[in-house]
This record gives sequence, C-alpha cells and structure tokens, in this order.
Amino acid sequence: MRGLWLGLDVGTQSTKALVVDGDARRVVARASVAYDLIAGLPEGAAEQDPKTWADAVVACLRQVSDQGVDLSSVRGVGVSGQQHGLVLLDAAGGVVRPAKLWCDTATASEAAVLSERFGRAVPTGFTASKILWVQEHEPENWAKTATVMLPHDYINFLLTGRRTMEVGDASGSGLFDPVARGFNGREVELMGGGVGDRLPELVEAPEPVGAVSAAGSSWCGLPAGALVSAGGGDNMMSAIGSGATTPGPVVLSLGTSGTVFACADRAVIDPDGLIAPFCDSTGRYLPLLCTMNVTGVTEEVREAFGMDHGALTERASSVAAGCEGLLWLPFLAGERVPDLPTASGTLTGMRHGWLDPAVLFRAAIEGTTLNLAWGAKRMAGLGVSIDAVRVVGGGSKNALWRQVAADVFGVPVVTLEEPESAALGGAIQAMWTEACGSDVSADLGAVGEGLIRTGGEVEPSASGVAAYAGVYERYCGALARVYGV
Ligand SMILES: Nc1ncnc2c1ncn2[C@@H]1O[C@H](COP(=O)(O)OP(=O)(O)O)[C@@H](O)[C@H]1O
Ligand SMILES: O=C(CO)[C@@H](O)[C@H](O)COP(=O)(O)O
Repeated sequence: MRGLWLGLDVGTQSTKALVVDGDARRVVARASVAYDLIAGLPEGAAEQDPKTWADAVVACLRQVSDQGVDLSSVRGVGVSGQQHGLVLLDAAGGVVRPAKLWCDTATASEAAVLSERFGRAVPTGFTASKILWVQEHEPENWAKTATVMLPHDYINFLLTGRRTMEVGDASGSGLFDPVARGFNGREVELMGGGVGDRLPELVEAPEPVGAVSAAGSSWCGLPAGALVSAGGGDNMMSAIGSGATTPGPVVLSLGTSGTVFACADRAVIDPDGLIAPFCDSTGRYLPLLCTMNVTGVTEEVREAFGMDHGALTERASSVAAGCEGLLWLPFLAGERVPDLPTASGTLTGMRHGWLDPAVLFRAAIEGTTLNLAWGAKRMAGLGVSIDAVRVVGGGSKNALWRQVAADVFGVPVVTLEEPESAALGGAIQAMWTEACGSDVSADLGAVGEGLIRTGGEVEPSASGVAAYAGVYERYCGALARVYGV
C-alpha cells in the first residue's frame, strides 16, 4: 500500500507513535512521550487531563518529523487509546473536567450501585461507574456535558471534529450490548440523567471516522484530508498489531495493566463479569482479562532503590523461583481481577535480608504474573484455551519476565519484532480502512502481511514449571486467607 501510515497509542504512562512505510512494509520512525497521572488526588482517584494526551501526540509528531518523516506525506492515521477513561466535552468542544481513568477505583461504590440496578456485574474500571460518579458528585459538570467520549475517540475528535465512539472501545463503557454491537438501551435508560442524549454516534471499522480537518491539521501538522480510521481501545488495537484478528493466537500484555486476550467469533460472556465481553475493532469479539497491577508494581521497586531495569533484572535472575517463600499479592492500586477494587497489596513470607531490591523485583514480577495466571484459568473455563502466548507491552522487553511467564503459564512465550503492537495496529487499521474503500472485502491479514512478525520463543523449563506450580498453590491459598477469594 502506497505512502506513509501513522499509528498512535495513547497509553496510561506514555503516548507512542509509529510511522509505517506501506510500500517498503516496515516501520520507518517511532516516538514516545511519557507523562504521569495527576498527583495529590483522594485515595483511589486516577485522572489525567486530556490536554496531556493531545500535547503528547503533537510532541510525538514533532519527534518523527525530526527523524526525517515528511508529515505531509502521511496518508492515514489510526488511534489506539487506554480503554474506559471518561472524557466529557461541552457543546463547544471544550473538556469539562480531567478524565477519570480505567484504573480509578474511587468509583467502586457507583459500580456496585449499577451492578444492582442492571442485574449484572459492572466492573469498577468501566466508564459507566465514572458517569454516575460525576452525576452524583459534580452535577454542575454533568450539566455542562454535551458528549461522553473515550480517550482515543477524543483524539479522533481533535483530528476530525467528529464526536463518535468506536464499537470495540465502546464495548468497555459498561452500557453496551456486545452481541448487538450497540448501546444497551435499557441500561442507558436505567442510568438516568440524560446519558442517552450525551452518547455519540457509534462507528465501526472499517468505516472511517473521517478525514483530518483544517483545524486538526493546524493542531498537529498532519495534512488536511488524510484518512482517520475508527481506531479503538489499546487492547483491540494491540490485537490487530499482534496478529490476533482471527481465533487462535492469545496475547499477553505487560503494561501498566496486564491483559490476556484473544479474538473470538462470538461474544464470550462471563456471568461473574471478571472476563470482559469486549468487541474487537475489526468486526469480531475480544474476550479479555485485565489486571490493574503490573509494571506499576515493578516500577515501585525500581524507583524505591533508584536502579535501572538491566541491573535489577540481572540480580533478580539469580534469586530462586518462588523467592524462597516471599509472595507479593500485588494489589497496590486495588484490583479488577479478582474483584477487589479497594484492596491493598500484601507481602507474605518475609525473612531477614529480603528488603533487597533483587528479591522484591522478582517477587513483583512473580506476583503480578501469578495473578494474571489466576485470571487466565477463568478464561480457559469460558473456552479461551491458551497453548502459547504472544507477549507485548513494556514488561515484555524483560527476559526474566518472559521466562517467569512461560514457567507460570506453562506455555511457550513468543515475542513480536514490533512490541508496540497497539501503535502498529493503528497504522494497519488505517491501511485496511483505505483498502476497504475500494474493495469492501479487503483482507486485514493481507494488509498486515510482513509487518507483524514473531521474534524469539521462550519455552517453559521443567524445573520452573514445577516450582511455580507450588508457588501458584500458595498464591491461591493467600488469596483465600487474606482476601476471602
Ligand atoms: N525491561 C523492562 N523491564 C521491566 N519493565 C519495563 C522494561 N522496559 C519497560 N518497562 C516498563 O513498561 C512500562 C510501560 O509499558 P507500556 O506497555 O508502554 O505501558 P502503557 O501502555 O500502560 O503506558 C513502564 O512502566 C516501564 O517502566
Ligand atoms: O482497562 C483496561 C482493559 O480493560 C486496560 O488495559 C487499559 O486499556 C489500560 O491499558 P494500558 O495503559 O495499561 O496499556
């Protein structure tokens, strides 16, 4: 496919950009800009100003331009974003208040109220609980709100001027019927407060959101008229960029959140709501497990001891599997799976000498991975079996973590040559959208051909699998003892 294609991924800790040359079928430039959550908020609240994301997008585009990319040659863009965040826009297109993020647990009681009202589990992270929170705590802000959006839809709005929600990301709103691929009218009505009037039009790839407007062009430097695809939540876009767009491959993402997901031909519904019944961003479905505590836990250790990943990992590699009994139940930010939104973490089995960075770093890697394995067992019970995983996200760059994952899950862990799978997914979705403009049956797999390549494979080791089988039993025991799970 001719020309340059841009993928953007607006994550929790950073925004990343990739530029793909469609003729040469390779990534020709990349950029990233890091940021934090707003500091000093009450316990459980997790917020960012959407302007932080918008500024990061502009800064990323400046970086790729400095690498020699002529932005005026970009033919299309696909945007990926952290899921569930509540972005409120007023009638003039201004942001009403900072976005409440996927990891905001200050809305746990609103989620419980909605679960009762809807007669089904509404997880704390999902957008609906944040809407109810604003209605109750900040009625003046709710009154100013004309449109409810999600993070990636907000970037699409800045690019095109259109207020939309893309189906895959909207399936994490908590107000969605995944089977019908539309908002759940009954639940929207039950929410009250005029939510239905504030939900924007749905779009579904390969339908594009539109084209970069004159205002969008002067905001970010992309050419007016460039195609803007529907985009999607970061996990949906990561599924595209890691080749999980037909049933089979399972992806493990080690980022701020930890996720395990796979493409499915039908909606997969967990009666307890622990495994999310998402739609993907290609017309299929994406059953997904999400835990809230992954690299935030390893980073806690790294920052406390002021060490870099390389040094910490080298030292942690010589600590025995299972940390000689030290177990970290890693719920520093509360947790979604298991359903413990207001929990805090627990270290058990502490001995003399173990306030050591290497032991704590390894315990953080093990605890976060064991918790993902706990959730993955539920997924298997719903029919999503795991024979191997493709690993992506920041933590996937860590060789020790990949081996621990292989041993805990007991399956091969496969890396991808391009670990920024969500940004790559954005560029591929944009190319596919363009291709579908002239041929509605254009094949997504063919569009991604040559761009999605697997790299190395880590096999589970017999000794590691045996060691972690015992550690997993202890983990489940501690979950039951400390948290009643
Ligand atoms: N080698 C490594 N070992 C462990 N963690 C790493 C390594 N490299 C990056 N990370 C962590 O990965 C995280 C970023 O992952 P990413 O998937 O980009 O997150 P998000 O999309 O949530 O912003 C950061 O916390 C970073 O410190
Ligand atoms: O809430 C979920 C999935 O349901 C998270 O996976 C968010 O989408 C945040 O992603 P990262 O910033 O960790 O990539």
